Amino acid sequence: MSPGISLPSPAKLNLFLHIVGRRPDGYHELQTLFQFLEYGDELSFTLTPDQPGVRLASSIPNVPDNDNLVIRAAKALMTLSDKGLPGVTITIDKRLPMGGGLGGGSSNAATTLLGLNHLWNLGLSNDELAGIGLTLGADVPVFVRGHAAFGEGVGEKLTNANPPQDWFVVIKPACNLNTGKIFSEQGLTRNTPRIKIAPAFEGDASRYRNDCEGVVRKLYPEVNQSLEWLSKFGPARLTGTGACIFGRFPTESAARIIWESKPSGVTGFVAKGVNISPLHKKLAELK
Ligand SMILES: C[C@@](CO)(OP(=O)(O)O)[C@H](O)COP(=O)(O)OP(=O)(O)OC[C@H]1O[C@@H](n2ccc(N)nc2=O)[C@H](O)[C@@H]1O
Ligand SMILES: Nc1ncnc2c1ncn2[C@@H]1O[C@H](COP(=O)(O)OP(=O)(O)O)[C@@H](O)[C@H]1O
Repeated sequence: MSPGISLPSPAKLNLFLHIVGRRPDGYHELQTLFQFLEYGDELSFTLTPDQPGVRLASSIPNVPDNDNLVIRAAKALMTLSDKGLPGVTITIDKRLPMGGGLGGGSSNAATTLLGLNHLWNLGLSNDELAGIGLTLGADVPVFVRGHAAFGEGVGEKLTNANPPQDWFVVIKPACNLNTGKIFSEQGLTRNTPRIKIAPAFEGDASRYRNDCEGVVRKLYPEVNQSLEWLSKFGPARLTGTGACIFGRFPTESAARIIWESKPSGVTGFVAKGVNISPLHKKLAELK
């Protein structure tokens, strides 16, 4: 039996997302609060000393293996090392909807960076891995660092945060959104005043909003309908550029009661928000 490990690849929520400006290259400058969910994909890594290179046990729908962030992350690590590294087969058990604003692809990339750093004994620091991660996507560094955080810049300047670890009902409206399209919409709010960091949001993320919500609600009636339904029970909001939305509840039972009352055909899940990533909890157990 070849050595291997199985690691969680959790979802993130943007508890709020403000667009505060634009960089000369057109990218939007954000202020956002990231928290992890105790819910996500699972990646398994099996070393294959007799078979060099990195590969997926099976492809994921509509993503060519060479574009898969798992393969891109593994190859980025491999090219950094001058040691003859053993090959690896990676299995992705996908539970997170893709392109839903839950950061599944970015999280998969981060789990791969940390998992292979461990298995291949590369000894890279989380700072170094976050730097590699940023070349793969703006959301990768927060997953690499593994602590809930206030994100600035395009989301890569991170300050640890400790928002309340509430329970969430997450709903995936039946539509697919493209991040690039939302950021190119004319009607997008791009000038939210910058907030003064740390204490401003402690304990009260509900004072803030998601600046993409207005355009997304207009373009996607499914998101609008879901938000109308969920907000009957408390504050509900879009995560990232959507399409997923979430409502927060103080207890699991409160969240489950609402989840059970959802209209037929609605998909999603209930999960706890956590400030330390389940990935980092698992890696700490392995050490
Ligand atoms: C908005 C956020 C918030 O967490 O999450 P998601 O909704 O994707 O989960 C992220 O910042 C998403 O960052 P990232 O995952 O790197 O974005 P990409 O899909 O690569 O971006 C697609 C396109 O959107 C535009 N874009 C993206 C990010 C940004 N801060 N400003 C932009 O203008 C760019 O034109 C870019 O080419
Ligand atoms: N391992 C992966 N898991 C999910 N998506 C991936 C992966 N690798 C590449 N992608 C691409 O990244 C896109 C964004 O995926 P994801 O991170 O799940 O969504 P979002 O950024 O909206 O939260 C997907 O639509 C897909 O084309």
